[in-house]
Amino acid sequence: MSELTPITPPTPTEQAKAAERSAKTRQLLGMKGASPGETAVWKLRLQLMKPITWIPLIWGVVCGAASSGEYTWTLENVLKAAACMLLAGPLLAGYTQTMNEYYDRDIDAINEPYRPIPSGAIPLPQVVTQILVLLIAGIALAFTLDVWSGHEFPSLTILALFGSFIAYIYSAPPLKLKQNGWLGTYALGSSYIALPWCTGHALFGELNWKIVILTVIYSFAGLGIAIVNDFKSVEGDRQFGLKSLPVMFGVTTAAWICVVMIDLFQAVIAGYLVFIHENLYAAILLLLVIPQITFQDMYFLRDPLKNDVKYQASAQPFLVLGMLVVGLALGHAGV
Ligand SMILES: C/C(=C\COP(=O)(O)OP(=O)(O)O)CCC[C@H](C)CCC[C@H](C)CCCC(C)C
Repeated sequence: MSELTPITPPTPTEQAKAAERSAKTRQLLGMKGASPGETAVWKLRLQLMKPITWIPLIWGVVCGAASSGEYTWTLENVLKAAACMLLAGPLLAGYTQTMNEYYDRDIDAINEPYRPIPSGAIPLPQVVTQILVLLIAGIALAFTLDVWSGHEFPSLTILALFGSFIAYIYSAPPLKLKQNGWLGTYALGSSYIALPWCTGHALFGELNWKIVILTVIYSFAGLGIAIVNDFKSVEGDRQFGLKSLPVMFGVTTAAWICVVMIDLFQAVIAGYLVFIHENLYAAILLLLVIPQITFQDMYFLRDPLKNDVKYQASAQPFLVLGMLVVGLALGHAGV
């Protein structure tokens, strides 16, 4: 029998080192609670692009490829899908986030002074160059994908231009949609569900109005998810006059609006799947909603301010899995 090694608790130095490592990772991914003092330019540029936010867009492309019903595992399709993920994630989400950091630099100087722009680590002209390079590279890649797929109508280029425009009016004055609770939150939710989904679908199949309308409806569940993100900054938003839903309606009512949106619109989509006789997929989607309701009851509704992150981490995987189920169902039904 092997000898049992006693487990020794980490020393304060080890704990401090682990905390520092975690802060550095958070910093690179663009998460809150990062450590200041980064000087490597590529790391600063990556921080501006907030890699953590690329994931839902990349996932949206996967769901769209599934709903096209035409994705097959050939080398060409894998390369096309990878290029489309590069478009949605690093290039266009990167462009969106860098631009958001640029226009939020004053508010970040108070809320997150360690970010690359307010800390003065990266000069403004370099940030503007980064925004333009990402935007131009994104549009060029979308056009390349249109040509590669033999599209007569450049649907990917149009989607990329449209998304880039929405991203601009979301962050930049005079519209600054993010200041408007409903519009800003829906712009965020739909850009993270409908836009990449339609892009993935258009890459492998024929994008049609049914898919556009369904994903736009599904995006109301995304609106709910976007509201969850607003609980972390209620006080700051109130001070700066940002009309997030928790500021407009109060924490409890906003939390209820949020969970009703998330659950109701997934149920609506499940109803549509029943309507097109994809009953098994509808049942799986509804089963995936149950743990989300459980986590809403266990964490989010009890204390939205304290449990927002915990709720997202526990419930989000079920929501995103449900998106793939819907994509597969639509692809199976040939919608
Ligand atoms: C900048 C965004 C979120 C940050 O919002 P906020 O400043 O309120 O939060 P923080 O305080 O935490 O920073 C995202 C905004 C998304 C935008 C409306 C549109 C995105 C467009 C897509 C990137 C386009 C994808 C098109 C493609 C797949 C062809």
